[in-house]
Amino acid sequence: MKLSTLIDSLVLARVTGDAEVEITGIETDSRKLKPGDLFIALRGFSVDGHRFVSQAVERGAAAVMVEEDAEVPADVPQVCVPDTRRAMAVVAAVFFRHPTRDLKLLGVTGTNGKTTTAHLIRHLLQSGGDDTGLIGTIHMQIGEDIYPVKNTTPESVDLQRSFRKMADAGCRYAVIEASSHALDMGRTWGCEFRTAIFTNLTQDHLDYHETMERYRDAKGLLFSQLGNRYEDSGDDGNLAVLNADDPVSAHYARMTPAQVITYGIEKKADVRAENIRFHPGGTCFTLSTWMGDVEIDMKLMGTFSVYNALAASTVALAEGMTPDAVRDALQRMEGVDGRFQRVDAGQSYTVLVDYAHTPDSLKNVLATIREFAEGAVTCVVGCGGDRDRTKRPLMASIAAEYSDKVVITSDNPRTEDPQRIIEDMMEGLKEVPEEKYTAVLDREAAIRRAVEEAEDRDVILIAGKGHETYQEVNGVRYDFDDRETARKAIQQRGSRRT
Ligand SMILES: CC(=O)N[C@H]1[C@@H](OP(=O)(O)OP(=O)(O)OC[C@H]2O[C@@H](n3ccc(=O)[nH]c3=O)[C@H](O)[C@@H]2O)O[C@H](CO)[C@@H](O)[C@@H]1O[C@H](C)C(=O)N[C@@H](C)C(=O)N[C@H](CCC(=O)O)C(=O)O
Ligand SMILES: Nc1ncnc2c1ncn2[C@@H]1O[C@H](COP(=O)(O)OP(=O)(O)OP(=O)(O)O)[C@@H](O)[C@H]1O
Ligand SMILES: N[C@H](CCC[C@H](N)C(=O)O)C(=O)O
Ligand SMILES: [Mg+2]
Repeated sequence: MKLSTLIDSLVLARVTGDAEVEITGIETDSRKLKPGDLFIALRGFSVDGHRFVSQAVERGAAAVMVEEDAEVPADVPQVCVPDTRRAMAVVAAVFFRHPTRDLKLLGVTGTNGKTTTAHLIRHLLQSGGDDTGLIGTIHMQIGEDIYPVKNTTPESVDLQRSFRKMADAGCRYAVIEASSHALDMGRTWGCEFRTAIFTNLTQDHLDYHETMERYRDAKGLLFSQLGNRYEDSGDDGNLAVLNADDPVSAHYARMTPAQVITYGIEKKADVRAENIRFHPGGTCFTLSTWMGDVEIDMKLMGTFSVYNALAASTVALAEGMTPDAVRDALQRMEGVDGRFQRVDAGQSYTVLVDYAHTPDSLKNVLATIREFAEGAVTCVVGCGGDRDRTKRPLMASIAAEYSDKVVITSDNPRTEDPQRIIEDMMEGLKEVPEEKYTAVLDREAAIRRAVEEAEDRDVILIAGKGHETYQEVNGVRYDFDDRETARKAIQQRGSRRT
């Protein structure tokens, strides 16, 4: 595509050099640049991409896009724009031929439950016969093909590239997680969402957003960015799917130009779960919808899972699935990698790995475990480095409140001193009797400790890492998998005692 076509709609773009040059790709990382690419310089959190313009040119950039004039050879065209991030979202959408107009794009936001809800939505829509691409924390998926992701919500260029691939592969839908970081940084600019889904808002990421209001408003961008099309306009209708039981939903309802549809358990809502009953193998409830009621018996556990199931069901119903079809698909859902995942090596106690890494998710998961635990509950938990410090004592205190024993440990210390993170967590245990908790810095040793001390019918929750297969220390990701580590510990304990 010609550079002039790419930047046609950028009113303030100032071009130096030949705007008719052919652009064969878009790249923001000079290290990955291929000859023919347009290099876009982004001001990052650690470095300014403008520093790498000359490296990009050396590697064969066909043109560069910058916020301030850079020194480039006369034969390399330069486009100067006020904001390269905004411009990038526009050129990415143009370059990939507006793929979100060829797909129905669904975005899920909220503090907890985005991944689970996105996977549930995909599962329901696929069951209804519609191919659905997915991008989120665990991976990107198109058909049966799985691709790794660096961020839960990638940069706009990567998003548009992926959406084009999905559209070309015949996907009718794409469902993505929209993280608050991504919304705040404009990674989703240029994406035309059909539906936005809200799970809930509780504390997380205050290192980045600083206040809960700013965090709330970052998530709100997904709803304000929705279109205001309605089905009766002969076009695809826009929909905001909101959690009636979360007070923040009223705020989002005011912010969105789209039609609002609600789900919930406690308050009045368009889609509700009634008569919820838990059993050791899952959860039963009546799914009450505007198209009638159906009885559900799903394998997912806990009230929080009912919320995720409601959010996903609401989307599927709005897309035309019948309540019966939603029921059949929900009942077949096995669960999501690393979420409430059992590690079973034939032991007489239960070991669960879960991705709870916020105060609210930890509370929900432990409360769910309490519903069925016959013996004592042990929680192995740590908090991430270079992330919200204020959640550390809260998570420790919740772990102590809802468990019988707590093993505080490390979870991706990143560039922080892991001992200091543990000390921050310990602040939340000042009122807790000392015999109830212990700190074991090394995560493998912490898991081993919990396994060694378990008695018949006890439950061990290993929280925070879920599907992750690494422990990140000082920029290096070492292989580490809670599930494998727990399995090994269970087997070692078993072999010592036989
Ligand atoms: C704080 C943050 O979001 N950082 C993101 C950001 O990195 P950065 O700003 O530090 O980038 P940088 O290193 O300063 O580089 C600036 C620019 O120079 C370029 N560069 C850099 C070096 C070089 O040699 N050549 C070059 O061209 C880079 O490609 C980049 O375009 O841009 C990168 C590329 O897109 C992201 O991968 C990175 O996410 C990091 C890994 C991250 O951890 N982000 C977290 C906070 C995050 O976004 N999390 C949310 C999920 C949260 C949740 O759901 O709970 C997410 O959506 O993933
Ligand atoms: N609706 C919910 N409400 C509260 N907690 C939840 C909910 N759904 C899941 N959880 C808990 O939160 C953890 C993370 O769930 P999930 O991965 O679906 O959330 P997420 O929003 O995608 O997280 P992230 O922001 O890290 O991507 C789960 O392992 C579970 O402990
Ligand atoms: N998306 C979350 C994941 C946290 C997972 C936990 N294991 C940690 O490292 O804190 C974040 O980047 O804050
Ligand atoms: Mg996620």
